[in-house]
Amino acid sequence: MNPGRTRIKFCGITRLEDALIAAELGVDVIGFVLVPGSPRQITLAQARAIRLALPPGPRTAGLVQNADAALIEAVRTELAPDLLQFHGNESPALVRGCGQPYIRAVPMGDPQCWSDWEQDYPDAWALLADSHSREGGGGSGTAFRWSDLPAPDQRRRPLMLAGGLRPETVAEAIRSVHPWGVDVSSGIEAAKGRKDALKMRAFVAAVRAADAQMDS
Ligand SMILES: O=C(O)c1ccccc1NCC(=O)[C@H](O)[C@H](O)COP(=O)(O)O
Repeated sequence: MNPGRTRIKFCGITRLEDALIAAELGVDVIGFVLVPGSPRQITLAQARAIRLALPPGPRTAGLVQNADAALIEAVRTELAPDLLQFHGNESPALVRGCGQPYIRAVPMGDPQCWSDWEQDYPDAWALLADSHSREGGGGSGTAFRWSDLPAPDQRRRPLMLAGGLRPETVAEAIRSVHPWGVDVSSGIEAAKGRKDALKMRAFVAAVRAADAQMDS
């Protein structure tokens, strides 16, 4: 990945047509929500079929919440994503023992978490700051208080900003937070689990415009 630009993750992909547009747009990571009860839940078999149909380019992430070792192993063997994403009460030992690059979601509903979790997950591929509470959740379409995040020079791991981002707000988020990456789900949807092509394009264009402005 190009280190000079904000990485983009589209989460909650359930349809190949949406994944192909994401790939065409140069999105860095495509996330599959494997969480029972989520309106964006996808089965391992469906996610695998999309992964296998993707052109080279985007990484894939399998997102779990409150997973145990058996589920993690099933995701690794049946989906074989590039990344695992942990969104619930998974312990540092479980997460770090999974033997795979991972994204750890940090519940910014409890802002005290950030510094502890940075210490607990020192080998995370990225820490994803989202608006949920310690009890879990995600894809809420709501933002948290960005000022609760540490300044860029205080961050130990790459920060991926999530929570309520939209094509209209992502540029301001990039200017304010200077995240390593941005993650979006609701803000690019036509309906839960179905992405909107125009919103996907507008989101990526807004990120690239913000990047260009920051470089100038
Ligand atoms: O998307 C879900 O339904 C979901 C359910 C349970 C745990 C996590 C979930 N999504 C996590 C994500 O990575 C979302 O992209 C992230 O929360 C941002 O969502 P949004 O605020 O809708 O952009």
